[in-house]
Amino acid sequence: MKPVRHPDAPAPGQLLGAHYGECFGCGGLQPHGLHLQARAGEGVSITAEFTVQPAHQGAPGLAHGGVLATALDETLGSLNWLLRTIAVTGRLETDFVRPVPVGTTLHLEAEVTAVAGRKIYSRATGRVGGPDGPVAVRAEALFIEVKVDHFVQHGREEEIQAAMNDPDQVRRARAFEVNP
Ligand SMILES: CCCCCCCCCC(=O)SCCNC(=O)CCNC(=O)[C@H](O)C(C)(C)COP(=O)(O)OP(=O)(O)OC[C@H]1O[C@@H](n2cnc3c(N)ncnc32)[C@H](O)[C@@H]1OP(=O)(O)O
Repeated sequence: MKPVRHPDAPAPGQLLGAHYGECFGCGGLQPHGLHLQARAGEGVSITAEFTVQPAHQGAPGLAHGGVLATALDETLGSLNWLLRTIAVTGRLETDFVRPVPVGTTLHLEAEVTAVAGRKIYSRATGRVGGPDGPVAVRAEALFIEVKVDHFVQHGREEEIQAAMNDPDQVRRARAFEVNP
């Protein structure tokens, strides 16, 4: 089925902010995290930016492939904001098209291509040198819709308790819950 933008989705151009402060992809509390910043796009799409730091190296002066996959995963995950669905990555297929040096800003865009029951199909690209620059990475993903229980059940007690005691975190989770 064609994806449908939720009526309460953030407006195009709106910065989304971190879904969790400790998230390695987008959180502000992770010193070596990606600090990826995502923005709502038109339809069910997202744009995001991430600048490769020295802590993200694999080979000398080059981004680690796993870090680039993280940037793609995080951008694709941000599409949840537009569907207002809680979903986790089930499958992530990545093409590394060109090496990405430290200091480079990766310009990412992602869109949902189809939704079938709990399955959300999406794809993303990351470009260098600007939003219209050459493609450096590409991904196709399958996210699976889950309930908040997924995190409560599987997350470490310490962090789950801390999240539950944080009113902002609880508010964010509630906004996404379709059938609480
Ligand atoms: C606003 C919020 C922003 C959030 C940003 C987050 C960005 C980061 C996102 C992540 O990195 S999430 C963390 C990484 N992912 C995980 O930890 C997920 C671990 N895996 C699981 O917990 C379970 O495998 C999962 C919830 C994904 C699926 O288990 P379920 O038991 O709920 O589902 P089930 O196995 O019944 O599968 C449901 C459907 O999905 C299909 N499916 C599940 N996993 C699949 C897979 N890997 N490949 C292909 N198909 C898959 C499955 O075949 C089936 O299709 P059908 O409905 O057609 O039968």
